[in-house]
Amino acid sequence: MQLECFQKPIKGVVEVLSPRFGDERGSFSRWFCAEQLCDYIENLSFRQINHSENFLKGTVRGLHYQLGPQREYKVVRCIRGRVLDVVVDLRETSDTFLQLISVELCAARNNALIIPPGCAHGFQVLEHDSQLLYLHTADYLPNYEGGVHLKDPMLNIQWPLSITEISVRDIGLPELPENFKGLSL
Ligand SMILES: Cc1cn([C@H]2C[C@H](O)[C@@H](COP(=O)(O)OP(=O)(O)O[C@H]3O[C@H](C)C(=O)[C@H](O)[C@H]3O)O2)c(=O)[nH]c1=O
Repeated sequence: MQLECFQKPIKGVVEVLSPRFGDERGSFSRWFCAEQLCDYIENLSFRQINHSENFLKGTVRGLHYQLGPQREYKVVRCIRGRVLDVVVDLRETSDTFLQLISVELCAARNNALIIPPGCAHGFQVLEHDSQLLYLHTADYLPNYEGGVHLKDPMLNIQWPLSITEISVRDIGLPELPENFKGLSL
């Protein structure tokens, strides 16, 4: 039961496809395998698992990241519905600094995304009642959390739908300064 891993254009961002084995009862699939994914996640150990429930199509969450000692790998999986996941490379030394990718995560495709430290993450909900599961390699510490405004002109993220729900906090996130040099990891 091999996971299929696809390195995306931003170094360290990997799409993981889990084959689904179906029969009359339903299906079985593996969502994570340390042996297969340890090459993509340094010092592989998860500290927290989170669940994101999203009622309304068009909802946007993010873009968030954790800093310094709390920088983390995230494995993000859509376990119900469909979302457009967006990852922005904020790493100062990265060849893809300030580049972004968007990947459709959906329960039907049984795919997930590995997001490395130094990348900001956000998503837009494409179907009502979509849910995400997150695996985190660091504890959540609000004092070490950073964020980028979802409409930062420097990033020009093309959100596919008009935004229906967004938190006050996310609306208040800053745009990147013009002379932003990136995060040092
Ligand atoms: C992230 C997080 C939040 N919380 C508390 C803090 C708030 O009281 C409440 C909701 O938090 P927030 O509005 O930050 O949740 P999201 O906007 O979904 O944040 C997430 O969405 C973006 C797209 C991500 O990539 C991160 O996983 C995460 O930042 O849960 C916790 O207790 N632990 C946590 O790990």
